[in-house]
Amino acid sequence: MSESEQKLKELRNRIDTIDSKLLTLMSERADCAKSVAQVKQLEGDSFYYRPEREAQVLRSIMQNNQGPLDDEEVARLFREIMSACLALEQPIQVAYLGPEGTFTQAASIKHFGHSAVCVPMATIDEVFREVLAGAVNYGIVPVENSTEGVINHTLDSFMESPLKICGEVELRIHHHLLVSEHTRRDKISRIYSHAQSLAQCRKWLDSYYPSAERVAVNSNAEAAKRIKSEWHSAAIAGDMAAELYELEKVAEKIEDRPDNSTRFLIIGTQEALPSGQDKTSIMVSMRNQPGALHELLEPFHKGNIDLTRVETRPSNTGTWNYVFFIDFLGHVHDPKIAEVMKNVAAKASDLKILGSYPKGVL
Ligand SMILES: O=C(O)C(=O)C[C@]1(C(=O)O)C=C[C@@H](O)C=C1
Repeated sequence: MSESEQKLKELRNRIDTIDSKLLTLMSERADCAKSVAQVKQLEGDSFYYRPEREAQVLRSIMQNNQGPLDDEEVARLFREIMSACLALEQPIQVAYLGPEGTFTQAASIKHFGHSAVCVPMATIDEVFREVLAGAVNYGIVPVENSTEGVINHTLDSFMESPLKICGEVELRIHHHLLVSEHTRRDKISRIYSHAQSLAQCRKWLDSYYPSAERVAVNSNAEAAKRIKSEWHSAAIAGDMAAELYELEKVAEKIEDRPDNSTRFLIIGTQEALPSGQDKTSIMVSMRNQPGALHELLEPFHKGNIDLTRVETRPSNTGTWNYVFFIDFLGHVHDPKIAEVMKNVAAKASDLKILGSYPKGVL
């Protein structure tokens, strides 16, 4: 045996010993999670998933990490360990905006890990409905994109739903131009994608395919599926859809802005407890009078609260009423935030707290 072969053998023996220790520790951790489940069961607590605790675990792992793996990498590994532990306590089901291969599915896996069962739904409304009906434990819906702005349909769904937001997750969105093995690459005359994705790649399309017809479909995954039977069509979609439908990438990362990302919300019937770094989302109705928004935001200014987003939507109750969706840092259990909420409620015609939840970790 050469010297380097001997060295390799020794190193692999060390790795085997470490793996065996890791396995023992992971099994010990899983046993602990099973005991946690028993405690919850005894207390008659039906929520096994604890968003605030998961955020704390991941943050602390990232803080304690000394390398050489980077913080996000170790957090991803622990994300999967916790996902498996939670599945031992209770296998959870998550409804997402499908079909399979959408960015919302990728966001669901990023947030809940691979042990959660992801169930595709055809529309955002259906995601809300399935969660409310108790057919699944949680739902995940897109809410805003850094290039294209807010997803109005999601905001509108909150107007009619009693569901709570119990988490958020942000996903970097990379789009690719995809073709099937039958596509004539030099004859592409039609490009399918979701309207938002077409918009996010507008400049690239103007430069490279100025005369191709752009066809908006329900999802990127549907676009990927469609081109299988059309030799002159291409699709814009992400990695998951490319893999799922076995498509080839003609061009990668064609989004106009390199920092293109989408924020998703986790919805459920559960209220998340404070994690130490939280956000709150509220919906406020105001009569359309001069200075309404200014008046509404004054309590936040006085309380020195950081606003992270303000959106306006026409209300569905009266023609001239407006609904403001406001996100800010802090948890409603914090007395300072509770006081601000009291002051906002005094000014508004209606205030609905959509939820306080841990700030996205990964
Ligand atoms: O701490 C808990 O409540 C647990 O159930 C344990 C655990 C974990 O594996 O750390 C698992 C699932 C929860 O979502 C949060 C944390």
